[in-house]
Amino acid sequence: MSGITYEDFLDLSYTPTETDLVCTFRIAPADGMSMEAAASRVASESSNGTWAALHIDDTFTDMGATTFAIDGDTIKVAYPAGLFEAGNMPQVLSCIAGNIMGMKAVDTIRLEDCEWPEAIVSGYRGPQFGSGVRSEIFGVEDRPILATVPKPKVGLSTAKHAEVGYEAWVGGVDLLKDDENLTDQPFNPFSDRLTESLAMRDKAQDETGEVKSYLVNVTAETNEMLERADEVASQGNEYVMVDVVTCGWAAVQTLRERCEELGLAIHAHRAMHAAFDRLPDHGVSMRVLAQVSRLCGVDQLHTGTAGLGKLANEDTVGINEWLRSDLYGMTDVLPTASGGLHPGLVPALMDATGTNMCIQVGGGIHGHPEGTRAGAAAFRQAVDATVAGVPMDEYAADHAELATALEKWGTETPR
Ligand SMILES: O=C(O)[C@@](O)(COP(=O)(O)O)[C@H](O)[C@H](O)COP(=O)(O)O
Ligand SMILES: [Mg+2]
Repeated sequence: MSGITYEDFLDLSYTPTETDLVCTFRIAPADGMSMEAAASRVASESSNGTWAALHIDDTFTDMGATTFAIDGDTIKVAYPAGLFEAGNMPQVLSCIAGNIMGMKAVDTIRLEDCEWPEAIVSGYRGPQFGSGVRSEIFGVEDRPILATVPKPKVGLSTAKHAEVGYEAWVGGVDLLKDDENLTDQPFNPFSDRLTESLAMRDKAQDETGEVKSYLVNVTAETNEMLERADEVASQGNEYVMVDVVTCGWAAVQTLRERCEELGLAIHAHRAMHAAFDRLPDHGVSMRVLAQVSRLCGVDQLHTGTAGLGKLANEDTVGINEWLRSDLYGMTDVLPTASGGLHPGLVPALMDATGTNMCIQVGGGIHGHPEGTRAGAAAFRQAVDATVAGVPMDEYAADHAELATALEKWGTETPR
């Protein structure tokens, strides 16, 4: 009979194997706690250890993690792949972002990054389409796809919602998008909204000759969400939208399975992400939430505006690079920039994020002095000018809608 203690989880000579999941944390040890002691407790409490020395025998399968690097306030922990159930994201997060977030041994702890081995990635479906949605759905190669959320975000009637969608589609956007808190409320019920919006979509497609689609929000109790996805597919739409953080990763994985059968793309809104990633010293970074989203199979994900918009966000460019990076052949994810954007910010945004993007503009379209259709036209014109490499004010000279938007908002970041 032997024992395991906290000290067993610290080995600075350990070299991770190619099947280990490696996590990077930043920690602030509690008063009187050394960095080494705190680091060993992170590995222990997030794998198979606890505070008391434990008795084990040779029937025990040791799936303990190892802190193998300490650099200032940053530690690296290696987890054996066998600790994790294949394809079970909630179980992974219960390890690497579970109890350790509340340990007294540290004042703060932040999960900054994960290096995912093929041994774990292979257990996840990943995205069905990823950035391929641009060409596969819209036949677009050289520009971002453009989306808009009707504003006010909730409270519009179904008829008004669909009409705003029509105006925006005809004005030049590709995607109508529900807001994250619009689901199936009596003033705008899900089924009616879906049917009436798709009718307007068809009308706009006929008039513009362009493919149009709808990011319809199916967020709900999981079984209900599946029924809504079935309805979306039966009515011939290409997408569902889901609030991935508030729904939870188990529900996202379940929805992903259904969307595989239905051939639906998944647009992921990240409402509540800031509860995890806003504080620089504690929580779970947006980079890790983005990694989890890709493994769970979303095709599009909000990743911020590279600091240009109204919302605080971190490392948009770095996160987008990871979402596009090779991951053992897993499909990529199309990043979505959204939040306080308007036509005047498009050149700087595309300079930072490139064209392999989805860009959402809500207030920056519906707040246009001449209304939604003109606002959408101004947005499209800003993107067309940027893709063509034409300065905005030069392009605005013979594009009135853009000129009006620049006059109203300039290139300011709203606060
Ligand atoms: O409700 C809103 O604020 C938005 O619809 C943007 O509206 P506007 O275009 O009118 O600003 C989006 O939900 C946020 O962009 C989400 O944030 P993020 O993309 O950072 O996850
Ligand atoms: Mg919103």
